Amino acid sequence: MADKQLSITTLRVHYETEKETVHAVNGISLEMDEGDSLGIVGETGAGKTTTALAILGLLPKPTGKIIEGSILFDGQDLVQAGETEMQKIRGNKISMIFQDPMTSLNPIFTIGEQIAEVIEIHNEITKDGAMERAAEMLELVGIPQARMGEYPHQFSGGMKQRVVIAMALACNPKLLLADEPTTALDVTIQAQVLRMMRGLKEKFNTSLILISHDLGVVAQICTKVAIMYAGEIMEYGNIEDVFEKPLHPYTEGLFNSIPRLDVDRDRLSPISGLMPDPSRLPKGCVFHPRCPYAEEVCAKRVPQVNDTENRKVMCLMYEGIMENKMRKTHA
Ligand SMILES: Nc1ncnc2c1ncn2[C@@H]1O[C@H](COP(=O)(O)OP(=O)(O)OP(=O)(O)O)[C@@H](O)[C@H]1O
Ligand code: NI
Repeated sequence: MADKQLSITTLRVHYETEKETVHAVNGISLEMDEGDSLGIVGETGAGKTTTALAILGLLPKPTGKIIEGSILFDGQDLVQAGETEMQKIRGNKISMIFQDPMTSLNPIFTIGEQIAEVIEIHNEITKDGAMERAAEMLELVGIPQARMGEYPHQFSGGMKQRVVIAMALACNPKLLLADEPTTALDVTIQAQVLRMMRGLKEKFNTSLILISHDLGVVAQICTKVAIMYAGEIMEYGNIEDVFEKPLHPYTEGLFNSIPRLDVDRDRLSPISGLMPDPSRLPKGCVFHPRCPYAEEVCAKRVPQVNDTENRKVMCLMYEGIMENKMRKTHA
């Protein structure tokens, strides 16, 4: 069997501030093959961005620390790689798109210059060659190359995000990390940008990790999904399977919180309570204080990752030790 392109094993990330230790990512494991597309979904504070920053070696220093685990990318452990090594990987083999395009765009350079610069850093190429490639990339994201000489402020939000996508894909990375890339855009533009990203991802066979609060967004572009809660992956599987039948009570809660036209308003039941403070995580299963199925054992025992029904689920219900084995089925 071929080695995985990306293989994360028991990754643990803390932020050590003066006040406290924030347990942002608590022992997650993930694997991806070339060309895979994985969505990471969860509420705010779940540790999604931290996971992406850890992969890229961009955790804020000195607070953000990888406490345990490995991140193998094409066989190389990124946790052990030095900064010089990571600079070669970033933007070249792995690139990232952030929610706000202005974090990636510089207001004082033309967009043509900015795309060309990314290309020049990572390739032996002439300035003209880089500009030519930048123009091609712009056309690919649906912006006429005649606009190469314009500045970021001359573009709408959706157009700016397209420029950022062109930059991220300019060096033909093997893996693209996209952190809420369309959240700032209105729904119609969001769908257009997602469609375009999916097309380019397929064209270049780029692997993708898409981070979002929104299961619907992830479903438009990803084939696999990891549901994250309090720094752990609660459920992982094929996106159709998870939609068809969520197995983890948290996933079920996430689905119930999506308004559906075909369901009565009073059946809408968002998960009550809040995500725990990651500097004071509950004992046992981290979700137990909010879980409608929780029993005494859930406050004491940490669930394993259970392989069941083509899924990985972190819940004691699937370890046969809860009395409440007969769960209510999801509508
Ligand atoms: N630089 C930092 N210093 C201290 N704590 C941090 C820092 N960055 C993030 N955190 C904390 O780490 C936890 C995980 O944050 P992270 O940004 O990874 O979550 P997220 O799932 O991406 O959330 P969101 O959906 O809001 O972007 C949160 O409790 C957050 O407050
Ligand atoms: Ni985030």
